[in-house]
Amino acid sequence: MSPVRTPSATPRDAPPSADGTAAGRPEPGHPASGLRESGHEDSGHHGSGSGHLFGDPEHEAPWDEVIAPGAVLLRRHACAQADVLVAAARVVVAAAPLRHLVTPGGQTMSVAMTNCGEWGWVSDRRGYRYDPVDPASGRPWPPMPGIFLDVARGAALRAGYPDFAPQACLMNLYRPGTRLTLHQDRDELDLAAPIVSISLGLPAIFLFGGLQRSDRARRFPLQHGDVAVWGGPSRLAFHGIAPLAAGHHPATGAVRLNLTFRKTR
Ligand SMILES: O=C(O)CCC(=O)C(=O)O
Ligand SMILES: [Fe+2]
Repeated sequence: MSPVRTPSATPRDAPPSADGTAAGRPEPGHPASGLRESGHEDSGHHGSGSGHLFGDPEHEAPWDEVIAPGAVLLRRHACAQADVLVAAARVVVAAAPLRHLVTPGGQTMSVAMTNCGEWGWVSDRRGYRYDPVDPASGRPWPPMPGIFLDVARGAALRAGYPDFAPQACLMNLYRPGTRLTLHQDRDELDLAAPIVSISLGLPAIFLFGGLQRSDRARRFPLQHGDVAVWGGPSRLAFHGIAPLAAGHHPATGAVRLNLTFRKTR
């Protein structure tokens, strides 16, 4: 497997209670209560982060921002479906819990991950790969919710990639301090298809560089409902997420949820 997707993996990146000793106490009825990995507890309201308007599709019409050839940020594109996406994500997480994967180098990733769809992205001491089976359960990944597929396909079409048919959705949960270091998404066998990436909840800084690791990465704020699509000449662009700032978002609470859609083969 390609060793190029370099996740955030220094011990400093490990989430505060990565030892798994603290018992999570989801607040029943909170929209994000199903989005927490076990062993963590959200720390409540911090008062910073995005304003409450971002959950309301009435307040802002979507717009597009081309950031590189083949790469576009579809601003607020998924706001109208965001609550349904979060609810569907909770169903997936209930069947395939979020977990902190270990890199081939033996470090624990600070992003908590799970998957839905035909294939799921996994990492362990053997390498990075797409697997049709969730190694934690031995069962296939949960099916991709219809709303995931609809929004991902719609975004791809808008970005100039018709007929996007993702077989994998990697779900990333970021807590304050979580980051994803610069990497390329290159474990997919079909690099003709773009990556479609939906941001939900807390805002983040998207790092978007060039085709060389050494290329300077620009910083783009991503907010709830933003969809990033990169393909064509930007398909193998290095990208990442800066350490997440603490905050509170009505849709997800104290976390950011990211959904990336991939055509794996
Ligand atoms: O969280 C994000 O916006 C990016 C996630 C990502 O790059 C990945 O899962 O490969
Ligand atoms: Fe990525």
